[in-house]
Amino acid sequence: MKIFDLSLYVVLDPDLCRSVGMVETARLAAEGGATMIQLRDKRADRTSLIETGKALKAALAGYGIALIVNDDVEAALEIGADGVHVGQEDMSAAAARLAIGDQLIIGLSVETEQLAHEVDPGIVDYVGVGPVFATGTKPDHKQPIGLDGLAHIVSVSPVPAVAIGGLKMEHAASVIAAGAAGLAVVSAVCGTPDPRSAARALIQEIEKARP
Ligand SMILES: Cc1ncc(COP(=O)(O)OP(=O)(O)O)c(N)n1
Ligand SMILES: Cc1nc(C(=O)O)sc1CCOP(=O)(O)O
Ligand SMILES: [Mg+2]
Repeated sequence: MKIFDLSLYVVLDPDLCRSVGMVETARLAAEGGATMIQLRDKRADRTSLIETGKALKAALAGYGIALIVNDDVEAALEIGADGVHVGQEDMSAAAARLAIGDQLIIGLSVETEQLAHEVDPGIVDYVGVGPVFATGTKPDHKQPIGLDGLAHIVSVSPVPAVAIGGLKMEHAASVIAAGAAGLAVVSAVCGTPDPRSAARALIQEIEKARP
């Protein structure tokens, strides 16, 4: 069954997680209150992605949070992940849905209102909207949309939206006020010396920001 909570969506990055590794970072983030984890390793081949994904799945068992794999539908299936996240330049959401069936979660990146209008809620479960702010974590990111852009895109999306790109604790209130269901972060958790405390502080701010 598709159960997921976008409140604090931690996207893993092998470089930023290098001190304790992606698996331990994810476990600490889950302990701190992360509600969703994405395995995103743009350089890994499928074999090592699957190996890391299986280790992540084992480490996160018992936390009850969804594990999503970035870009690679076949790896997501092999890992037994809860879903896959695709962007506009990846496999289409429709093709991903055909490949993974109707039980797994599909997230889709949308950067404009037009793209949000085109989202089929029969195929896509959530959208990732960004970058809200410029970020060094994804050097090839699109033009930042800012909080106003986020609010416009969220308002036309037929599915829940998670904001991404340059988000820190101080943005939690404005991102939630813009209508997003949560924050997706990389460096605000993975790039810190204490991912558990970082996740805890973020989720507290997010929950405080909710009406
Ligand atoms: C939650 C979330 N939102 C957006 C993205 C970006 O996906 P994409 O545009 O395909 O870029 P890459 O991450 O593949 O470089 C994401 N991964 N997660
Ligand atoms: C993976 C990713 N996708 C983005 C998008 O705009 O689609 S921005 C991004 C990286 C976000 O990293 P940080 O939280 O460190 O800024
Ligand atoms: Mg992608």
